[in-house]
Amino acid sequence: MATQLNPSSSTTTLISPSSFNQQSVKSISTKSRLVFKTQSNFNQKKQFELKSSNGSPLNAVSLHDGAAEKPLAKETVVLPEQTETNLSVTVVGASGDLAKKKIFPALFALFYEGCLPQNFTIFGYARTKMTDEELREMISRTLTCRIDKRENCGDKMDEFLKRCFYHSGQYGSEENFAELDTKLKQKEGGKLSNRLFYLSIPPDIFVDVVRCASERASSKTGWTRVIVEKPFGRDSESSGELTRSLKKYLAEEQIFRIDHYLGKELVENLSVLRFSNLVFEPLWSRNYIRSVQFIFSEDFGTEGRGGYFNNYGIIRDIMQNHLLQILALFAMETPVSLDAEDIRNEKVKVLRSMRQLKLEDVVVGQYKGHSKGGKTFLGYTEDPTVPNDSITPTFAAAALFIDNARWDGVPFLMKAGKALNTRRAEIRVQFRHVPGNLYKRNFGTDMDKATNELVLRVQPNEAIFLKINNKIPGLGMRLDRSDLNLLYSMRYPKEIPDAYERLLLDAIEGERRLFIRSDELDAAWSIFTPLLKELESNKIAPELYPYGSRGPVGAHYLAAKYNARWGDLAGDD
Ligand SMILES: NC(=O)C1=CN([C@@H]2O[C@H](COP(=O)(O)OP(=O)(O)OC[C@H]3O[C@@H](n4cnc5c(N)ncnc54)[C@H](OP(=O)(O)O)[C@@H]3O)[C@@H](O)[C@H]2O)C=CC1
Ligand SMILES: O=C1O[C@H](COP(=O)(O)O)[C@@H](O)[C@H](O)[C@H]1O
Repeated sequence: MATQLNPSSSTTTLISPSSFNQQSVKSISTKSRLVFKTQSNFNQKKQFELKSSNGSPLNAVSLHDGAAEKPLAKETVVLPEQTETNLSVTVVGASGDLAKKKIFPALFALFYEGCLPQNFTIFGYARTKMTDEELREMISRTLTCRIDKRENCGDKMDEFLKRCFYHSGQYGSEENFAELDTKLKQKEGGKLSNRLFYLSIPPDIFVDVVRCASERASSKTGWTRVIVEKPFGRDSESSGELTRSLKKYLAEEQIFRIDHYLGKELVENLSVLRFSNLVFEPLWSRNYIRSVQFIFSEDFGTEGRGGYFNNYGIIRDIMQNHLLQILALFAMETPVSLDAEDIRNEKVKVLRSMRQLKLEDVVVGQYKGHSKGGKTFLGYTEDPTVPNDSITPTFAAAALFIDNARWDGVPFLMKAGKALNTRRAEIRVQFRHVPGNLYKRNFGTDMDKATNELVLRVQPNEAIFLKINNKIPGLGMRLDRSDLNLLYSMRYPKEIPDAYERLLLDAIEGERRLFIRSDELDAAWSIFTPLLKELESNKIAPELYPYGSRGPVGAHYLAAKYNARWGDLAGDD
């Protein structure tokens, strides 16, 4: 905690370092002095180990007007100095799929690693009637210990479960949130309270929950933050509307828009690779890079999530957020520092330099039923949760362009699909041909075979590899193509934390670097919205592809149009 002393009055205001926003910066430079105190109860060493390192104080300034205009949010409250704090995490939608699969297990992993403060309480909130015991029983089924850390696992689980409680309520009921507030206060036992709400619910009830939580269950003494799950709207208008509605109750600095791909280890490593190795950054431009590819594929269909998916489709589900966020990190200029605002400022700039996506640069597909090895896989429209005349794309490929000096003319190809032949997510950087290549004749006519390619495999089997050309040992001169390979499982046998662990920890610490700012979101939607409207108003029929295949052939023509080939289909991985 930091104590901000205001010389013009005798007021003492407590500010957590994490809520140290632009307003705080201004007030320090003009009239205040700032003294930091270490946060009590945190195991700093452990935090540092797990957390994506930043290390520098949160003093960058957002270039985004909205963040600066807000009054200093509810995070900053006048109160007598207190040393003991309590963290309360309320998972709203606790009975749901994401809560069970990801959020509770991630909270347990943080507890196991010693990354949660000494005093913490976890609440589940949903309409389903459940007792505390029933919630614990439900959570305990999904908790696991890391493979490399099984000792005391049972004891740790029991200890964790004792801190978990449940409150059943309606999402739009202020009264029910006031009841939650009473329970939270009981558990906080008069300590300074920091409250984190995780909205793991369908998006149409986000605003109701934020209204009730902020009016009736926000902290009166510490900070209140809200993690919002995607989707953040369906297009520019609905996203803008959602942001405006959320901002009636929360300041931008209290909103943590999660994109779990930003918490993935290899995505975190992208900036390290670029900015801490001399060899890559000089090549990172149109001068050396011929195309960049962002590929996401899943080997299963919508299976039960059709109700949500059919209203969004693959472009909104994966491209506009996960792949575009990775693209922005890949293509941004060097930020001034690793501070959240510096990084997000650079991401916004690159997103705003991008051309709006055009229909002729997009291919959409939808999987159809397929039988293989005596097993039948249902097509998308045969899923009982999907209307049988649906034309929602389950696959899309797109060519995007960044109109700035660094990337002029370089195609950024994206491909995302469900029910394909494999599950993978990767970034592929294809370099240009070597000019006047002395070994041209050894490669034959296909010079593409000789180009270098850098691959960051986000999942599964995290790896970074660089394809190079080398001589095959022997008396002759025969060339080969090999991989310089950093395979994480070989180099780092330790289990990699789940993306949700990193993101939850960051939200608790007030680190916003991996969360999406509202102006980033606006810029992202403006690239995709015209295309989405055109696809929908013209009812463009998707190209059908068999379940378990490599997707529509149209994707190959799209890449060929820009003189590229999909690296994942080259067969040499
Ligand atoms: N599941 C996943 O893998 C991912 C999910 N997300 C996002 O996370 C959020 C939660 O996802 P998920 O857990 O799958 O969602 P669920 O459909 O499981 O919903 C979560 C909870 O919300 C309540 N709920 C569901 N539908 C309604 C409704 N129509 N009106 C009011 N309450 C409802 C239910 O609780 P109760 O009835 O007890 O109140 C349910 O248990 C969503 O925004 C989703 O888009 C993002 C990435 C991945
Ligand atoms: O956000 C989403 O992501 C999942 C894929 O996440 P991963 O971490 O398992 O790769 C995807 O299945 C889902 O459709 C989408 O909403």
